[in-house]
Amino acid sequence: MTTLYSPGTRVWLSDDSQQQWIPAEVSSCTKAGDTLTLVLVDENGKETTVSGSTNLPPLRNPELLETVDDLATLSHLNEPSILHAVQSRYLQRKIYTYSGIVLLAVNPFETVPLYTTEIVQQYIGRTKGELEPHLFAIAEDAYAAMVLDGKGQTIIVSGESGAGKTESAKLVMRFIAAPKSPSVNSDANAFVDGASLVEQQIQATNPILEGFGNAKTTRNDNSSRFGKYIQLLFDTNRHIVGARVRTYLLERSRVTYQTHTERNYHIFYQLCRGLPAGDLDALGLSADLSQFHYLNQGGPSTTELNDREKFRAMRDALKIVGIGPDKQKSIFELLSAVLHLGNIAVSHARTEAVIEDDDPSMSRAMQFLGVNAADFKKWTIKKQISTRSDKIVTALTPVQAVGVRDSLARFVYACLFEWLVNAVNESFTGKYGDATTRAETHIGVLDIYGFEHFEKNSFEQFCINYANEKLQHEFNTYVFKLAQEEYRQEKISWTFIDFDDNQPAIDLIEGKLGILALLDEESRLQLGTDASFLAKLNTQLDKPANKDVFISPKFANAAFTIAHYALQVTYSADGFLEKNRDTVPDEHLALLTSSSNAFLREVLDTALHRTAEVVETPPPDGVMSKIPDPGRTGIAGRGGSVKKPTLGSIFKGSLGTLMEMLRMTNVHYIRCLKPNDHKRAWEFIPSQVLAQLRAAGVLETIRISTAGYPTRWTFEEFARRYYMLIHWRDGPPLIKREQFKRLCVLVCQKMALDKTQYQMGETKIFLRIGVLAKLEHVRSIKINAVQFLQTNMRRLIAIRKYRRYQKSVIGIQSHWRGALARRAFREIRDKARADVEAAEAQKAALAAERNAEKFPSRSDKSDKGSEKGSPGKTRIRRMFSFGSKDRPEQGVPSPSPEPVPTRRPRNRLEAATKRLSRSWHDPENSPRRKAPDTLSPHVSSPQRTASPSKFSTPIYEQFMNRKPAWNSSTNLNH
Ligand SMILES: Nc1ncnc2c1ncn2[C@@H]1O[C@H](COP(=O)(O)OP(=O)(O)OP(=O)(O)O)[C@@H](O)[C@H]1O
Repeated sequence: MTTLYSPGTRVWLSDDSQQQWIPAEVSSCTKAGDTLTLVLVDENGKETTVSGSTNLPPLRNPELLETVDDLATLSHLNEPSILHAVQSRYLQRKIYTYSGIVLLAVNPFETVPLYTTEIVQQYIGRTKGELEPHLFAIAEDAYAAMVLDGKGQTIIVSGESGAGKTESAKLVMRFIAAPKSPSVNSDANAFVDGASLVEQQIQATNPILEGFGNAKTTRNDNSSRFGKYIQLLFDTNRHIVGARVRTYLLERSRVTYQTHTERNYHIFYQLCRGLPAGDLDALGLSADLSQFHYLNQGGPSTTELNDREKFRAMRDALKIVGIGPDKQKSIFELLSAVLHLGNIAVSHARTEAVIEDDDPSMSRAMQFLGVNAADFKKWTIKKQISTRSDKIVTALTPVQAVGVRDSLARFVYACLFEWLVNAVNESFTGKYGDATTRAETHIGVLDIYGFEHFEKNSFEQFCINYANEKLQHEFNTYVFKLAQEEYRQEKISWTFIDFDDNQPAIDLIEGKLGILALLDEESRLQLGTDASFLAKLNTQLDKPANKDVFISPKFANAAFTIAHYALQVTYSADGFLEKNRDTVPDEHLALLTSSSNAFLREVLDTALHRTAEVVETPPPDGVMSKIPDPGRTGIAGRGGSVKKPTLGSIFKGSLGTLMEMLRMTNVHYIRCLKPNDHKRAWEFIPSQVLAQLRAAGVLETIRISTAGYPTRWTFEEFARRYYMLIHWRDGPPLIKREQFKRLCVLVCQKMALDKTQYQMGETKIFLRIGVLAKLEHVRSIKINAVQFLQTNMRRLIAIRKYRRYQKSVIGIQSHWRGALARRAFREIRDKARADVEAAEAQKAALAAERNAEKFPSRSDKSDKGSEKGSPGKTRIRRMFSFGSKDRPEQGVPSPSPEPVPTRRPRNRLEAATKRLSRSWHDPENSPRRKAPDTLSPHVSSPQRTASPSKFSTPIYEQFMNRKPAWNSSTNLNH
């Protein structure tokens, strides 16, 4: 424990006030008995002291792992680390992250360029993990698995309302149905805009199912109020031959009641706004929605234009699935009947319900339903109770009568929805109606409501959470199965570690004496009420055996609590019985089934009597489909009984069928997450996402994974990353010889890992939770040390190299300057000599002339004397006999055309040149530093002022003032 929290360890500090986690570091750790006292320093330098033996701050992952694309590879699998990884990725516009076999998809709430044809092509043929996490990777994985062994596949898309399930499911189906060749369509948006034939058929179902099954809710303007399973059917060549849709638990209560912020099903608004005035009149409808009780309870609607456009799209879609104008008219009549039913006024005379005979809404509704109004009225305000010997008719209260009226409206609507789903399925059966029998295998996409937990939870939440409980159980089993399969393949010894199985919660709900059974029992009792149901729950279920899953209220409120796998949810028992019974009285059912409206009879027949096996016409050869049917909710439940089953039992049956089917397929999981409630793009509210991660079972799954060996690396991956942890003489040679497994063993030994902390499989090393983080920690210490050494060695080498260069450059500069100065000097000297000689010659000529004038007869003699050396000529020559200051005149050699300079003058010249050169090297006297007028050496330099005064001043100055021939910028010394 102490080593886990050694100074420098990164942890997450809980900030309860902000409901978030803050990154912090351990600055000191002291141990007293079992208790650790940690001093933590957060990002802002604030110190916090935490102590305890358990419940210490969760550990933070090494930076390397913080934004991994698979959460299962995190070394520390705790809530803050998972949340941080998902959040960091989302803020980098990476909306998809793997969590083991699950893909987490965070809703971007804006169009993202992730679904173009190019991206579709990129994912085709690639295995999961090769590219960035994506819906397409999951779809391709499913497709590849289906092609490989022909086994059916299911992709479960779940998440809370508005998280993006429907959008994701649509994209997945488009990917699966998309042409698998890049040449088919090169337009970047073709994947989104264009569609294959099967795609078009599947897409046509969207406006229909969304129109009749979606509604505006507080959480989503286009919320699906039913679960659906769409199967894409493939033949032996793995070509799509058709599709099949199954729906689950349509929220019927919405037909008759909506809160003020929500709406009824879209179709009612579309109908009232989209139909021409004449047709509206014929149906007794109006574009004024406030006239209808079933529409005026709800809140603001979407725009009129939107409803009208959607209505047009829906009529087109109906045509595509084979529902022509006549059938459409019949559908609209049933819909208007539902709206008129809601407007039937129920008054009271004393306590009894009364409906006026001439109620116009009743007349219209019955006209469209093809039912006698008087019969309807009778069985709406009265009920018949059958006893063993007799039948007793009793009057209903207005509230009860309204309940009966509304139940009829809901029943008709639910049957119509069933009929539509059936019609859509018929359109999918291919040209000869044999798609399901031709199909060899399938990929199904289940778009199902996620776990729900509101302030007030009712029967709908109970059913939804029950479904999620079942799905979670399947998921747990699947994850364990997969894990065990891998352990078996890798031949590692593994004892099954027990985990918090949610079977007790499922048993509590669907067991023989479970909540559903008790609810059904109470629903069938004439005098059953919500209170009596709750009392039954408490007496039957509040037992020690159920203490972990069932909690009865401490105070006498009409509620009960179930501890689900995700969290505890308290359900209000109010309305449970009515919603569970949710069916029409027998008398009303009889009226409807004997209706004069042929279409209504067809609708009821489809909804009540059809079973899964007769969804399409069986082929003449009687061959049945090989594709398992995920079940139909039906109105009658399984088996086609006309006996009125309860909603709870229907749902239980269809869930059972669905689970059976899931077990027959490979399952792939997509969990959609909603980052905020305001539908704002790229806004991430951690607490909200954390609640969904919990509800989606992500943390539970991770907990299960952590029970085993969550980290699995191939020997090669592991060896290449951690070879540096063993001696440098061992690591690289083993890598070179590809002895990866041996290297892994050496690493584990060197790190003194306990044998329980790892296992060597056939191809992989399996590590317990936290081991990888430890290895990473040591690796980063080593790398830091190596980097420190490398940095300093590199610096040292660079400095030495620089100094060597500098010395060489200075040497070259000195030599060049010397050479140039010498050359300059020679030029000046030669010129001076030539000048002197010319002057001497001139003088001699002059002297000769003068002598000739003075002594004209001795002209020859004087000429000879001047040739030998006149006194003037000798003086000038002495002037340039450098360094011969005290030399007697007699010793002056006779001038020669190329005078050979004696050694001494040359030394003096070199000395002068060197001095000059030094003056350029000397930064103080550098020509670059001094103003040009101070450069004159004989003025500024003391050496120069002390230079021999006998130098011919003009020549000396000419030499010294001569500018260097090289560019001053070549002076590398500076
Ligand atoms: N991949 C995506 N890209 C862009 N926007 C998206 C994406 N997924 C979802 N959305 C946005 O989120 C909204 C809600 O999505 P969707 O209807 O799929 O949610 P849902 O989970 O099916 O909700 P419900 O359970 O209520 O039906 C969409 O209308 C769309 O605006």
